[in-house]
Amino acid sequence: QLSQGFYNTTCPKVESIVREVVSQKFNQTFVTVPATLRLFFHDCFVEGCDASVIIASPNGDAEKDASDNLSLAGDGFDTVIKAKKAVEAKCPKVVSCANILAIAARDVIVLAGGPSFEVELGRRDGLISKASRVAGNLPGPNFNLSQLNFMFGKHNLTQTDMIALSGAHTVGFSHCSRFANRLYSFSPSSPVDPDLDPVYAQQLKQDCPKNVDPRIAVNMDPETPRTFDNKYFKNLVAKKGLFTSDEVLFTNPSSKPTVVRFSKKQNVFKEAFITAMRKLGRVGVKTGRAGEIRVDCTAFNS
Ligand code: HEM
Ligand SMILES: [Ca+2]
Ligand SMILES: [Ca+2]
Repeated sequence: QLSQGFYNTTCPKVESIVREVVSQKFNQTFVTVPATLRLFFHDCFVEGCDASVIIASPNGDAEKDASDNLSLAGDGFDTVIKAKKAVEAKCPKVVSCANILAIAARDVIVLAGGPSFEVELGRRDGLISKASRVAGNLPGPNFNLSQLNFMFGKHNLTQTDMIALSGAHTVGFSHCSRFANRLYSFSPSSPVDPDLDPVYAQQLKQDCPKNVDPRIAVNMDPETPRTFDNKYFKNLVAKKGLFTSDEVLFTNPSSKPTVVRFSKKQNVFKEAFITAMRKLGRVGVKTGRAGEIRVDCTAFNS
């Protein structure tokens, strides 16, 4: 059972210590925002929100080494590691890395102009971090609606939660390989996905020519890539969703009304996003005596 005041007596300043480190990092690079947010999502969907994804490995078989996690940007890890160091200096061995990641994820949303909200705390850090446990637990960019609903449903997240959380794609980048099939090889009769706006498709082809350097990435929200807003949903309505898994939220009649509502009402989206983030933060959490409070976020306590 998590609670908002979990560290009120043991580390009352934890949230301001984390916020300070996150804003310093944000001032160095905007990538801090999408990197930290995505790190939180990937952590929660594998072994629960327990910082399992942050464990480093000498052998290349830790959770972060799994292929689905290789594109996690280093700035997210760096943010948590730095915040943990600052917290350890004030409250040694009290605050888990999982909680620091949850606080940092909220803080980056606020820094990008998104809504603020209270974060529930009390998670403990996990004792398992294995690459082999990732496959099948993270959604892919070519998922259809039922695949998305199934994967989020396993964690008690509703279709509305899933749609709201997809709104995180209002910031950040994607590598060309994740959507190249929609530009060049969609179907024999139509190489370009007909659910993609033709002008946007043309733009994407320019940014991602065939055989492009695999390191090239494009903004996922072509309109306001650095603002946490509901532009993502307006883009879906305009057929400018980057992934199949984004655009399907608009093309499927079951999810379309929610996308249209979020596209018209910023506040409705932001409220739904807060609700869904808090639910995401409860996924598979370890509390009480389960797990441990890691001293170094990248290694189990020995
Ligand atoms: C609904 C299913 C989802 C799918 C299929 C999906 C898939 C992806 C893919 C393929 C990328 C691009 C990775 C790359 O090429 O570097 C990406 C980026 C990103 N995703 Fe998702 N994602 C989903 C949900 C979420 C959720 C729930 C969140 C957070 C709440 C999230 C946050 C992000 C962020 C912030 C980025 C940008 C990362 C960066 O710029 O470093 N995604 N996602
Ligand atoms: Ca985890
Ligand atoms: Ca945006």
